[in-house]
Formats: sequence, C-alpha cells, structure tokens
Amino acid sequence: MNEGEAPYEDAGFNGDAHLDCGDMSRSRPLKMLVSAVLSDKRPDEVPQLLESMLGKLVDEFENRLKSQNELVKAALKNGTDSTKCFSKSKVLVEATPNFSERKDLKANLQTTRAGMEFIQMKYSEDLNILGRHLFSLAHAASGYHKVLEENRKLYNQVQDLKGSIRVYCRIRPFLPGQVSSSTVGCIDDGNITIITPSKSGKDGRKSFSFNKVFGPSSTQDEVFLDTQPLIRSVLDGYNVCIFAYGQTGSGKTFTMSGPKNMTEQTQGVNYRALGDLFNLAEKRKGTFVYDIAVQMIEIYNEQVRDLLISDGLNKRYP
Ligand SMILES: Nc1ncnc2c1ncn2[C@@H]1O[C@H](COP(=O)(O)OP(=O)(O)OP(=O)(O)O)[C@@H](O)[C@H]1O
Repeated sequence: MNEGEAPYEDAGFNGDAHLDCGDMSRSRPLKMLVSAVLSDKRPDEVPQLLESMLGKLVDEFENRLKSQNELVKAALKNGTDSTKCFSKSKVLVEATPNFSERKDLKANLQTTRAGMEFIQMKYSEDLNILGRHLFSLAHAASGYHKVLEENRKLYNQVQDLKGSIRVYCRIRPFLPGQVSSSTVGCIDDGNITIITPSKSGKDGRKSFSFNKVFGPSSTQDEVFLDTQPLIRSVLDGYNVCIFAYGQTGSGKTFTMSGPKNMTEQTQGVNYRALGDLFNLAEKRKGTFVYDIAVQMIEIYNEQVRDLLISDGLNKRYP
C-alpha cells in the first residue's frame, strides 16, 4: 500500500459483509433499497436510520397483520351466522335451492381462513428475515464506522511519529550561466555537506541535517510524495501548514507552484495537494461531506493583502 493511501480507503463498505441469510435473491432488492437510502448519509447517521427503518417496517407489518385478522374474523362471523340461521329453519332451507351455495360458502370461508393463516405465517417469517437483514446491516454499518475511526487514528499517529514538524531541503540545479562559489559535497538522505573551495579547514566544509534532502535532480513529484500523507491529514480535521523558506531565486515558487510554463509534470506542491484533496473528497463522498474554502493572502513588508479580491483598493487587510 502506498504510504500516502489512507488505509481506511480499503475498508470498503460491502452491505452484505455480515448477512448470514442464504436467500440472496430476496436480499438483493433490499440491499439496493438500503444502499439508495444510505448513499447520502453520514456514517454516524446510519445505525439510527436503520433502526428507525426497522421500527417503521415492524409497525407496517403489524398493522397489516391486524387488519387481515380482522377481515378473517369478520368473514368467519358472517359464515357462522348464516349457518345458525340455516339450522333454525332447516326444513325450509333444505327445501330451497340455496342450500348447496351456502355449503360452498362455508367451505370457501374455511379455505380463506387457512389461506389467511398461511399468509400470516409467511408475513411473520418475512418479517423475521427482514429484521435479521436490517440488524446485520446496522451492525455492519457501525462496525465499518469503528474501523474507519481506528484507521484514521493510526494513520495520523504514524504522521505524528514521523514528526509533526518536518524540515526538508531542496537543492535547485545551477541555472544556465550561473557560477557558484560553493558546491554540494554529498547528500546522504537527511544530511548535506556544502563545500566552499575558497575557504580552508572546517569553514570550507559544513554539514546540515534535515528530515530529508532532495538533490538537484529530484522531481516535483518526489518532493510532493513526501508531504502528501501530511496533507491528507487535513481531511481528518488536522491543521497542516507547508511553507517554503529561502533566499531570492532559491526555488520557493518553483517548488510550491511550478515554473512559468507549467505542465502536469512540473506542477508544484500547491496544485498537487489541492488535486489530491479534491480526489480524496470525491472518493469519500458517500461517507464524509467536506466543505472546502480557499483564501490567498500575501504578507509583504508587514502588510497583509488579500490576493483574491479583484478590487485593488480593498486588497489590504485593516
Ligand atoms: N528545482 C528546480 N529545477 C529547475 N529550475 C529551478 C528549480 N528551482 C528553481 N528553478 C528556477 O530557478 C529560478 C528561481 O526560482 P524561483 O522563482 O522559484 O525562486 P524563488 O525562491 O521563488 O525566488 P523569489 O524569492 O525571488 O520569488 C526560476 O527560473 C526557476 O524556474
């Protein structure tokens, strides 16, 4: 796994992860329905939502069962009354041609009753299955949320262990026609030695330590990859600040934004960081909703200026 890739991206939510009921054809429309309902919900809303859905379903089934029971009772009552009348005036009724119809009616009522009892039984079976599905889903949803939380903590702990303040050094190559009095002696991961030929002894050879040193041939991508995991912590609510420091012409703008004629390869940290954050936010949109705002200011000669205001007069902060 890429260091920068948040591990919790892999903990993808699969709605049937904990379903133990074998009848998949029955659960498919249910899963689609549940996914559709849950797609725009935040993880912390999911268990509560499922619980309320389940509650509504139980109420609905109970109401239906109740009304069917009442129907059956009413139908049976009518049938019994007819039978009583029939016995009181037996001779008369036997003489009428409606006798066989009443018999049929009684038989029909009994069949209907048996049918209703069967439907009632099926309903309670379905209700049980549905209940199990919904509880499994609620359980899976809350488990998924816990895993996400855990992974997020671990991810940010790793960032902390790597150091919450990191200092990188980047050597820019000599520009065409540039002559320098000092040269880079050696670069050893986090250490750099600068040699100044005009000086002798200790003064001619100085070593500096950083979290990492990027040599003159390092690419924009290599520089960005080292800061990427830190940048991603922003999406977990951490504050991250990256700034470039150095003398004029040392390559701050090049590293942070890119050269004048920029291509995708030469984009600097700013563009790459924003691209990465937008991509991640898009990937996680089913789980998290992020509000993104941007502000651009310049601090120059102790004056703070808003660079996104087009009206030049109001650029300056009070
Ligand atoms: N890593 C690099 N590879 C190639 N060219 C570079 C690199 N870093 C800087 N340069 C070039 O060096 C020149 C100066 O760089 P840049 O403008 O980024 O410096 P700066 O520190 O922002 O300067 P200033 O403080 O004056 O704004 C530019 O022409 C830039 O394209």
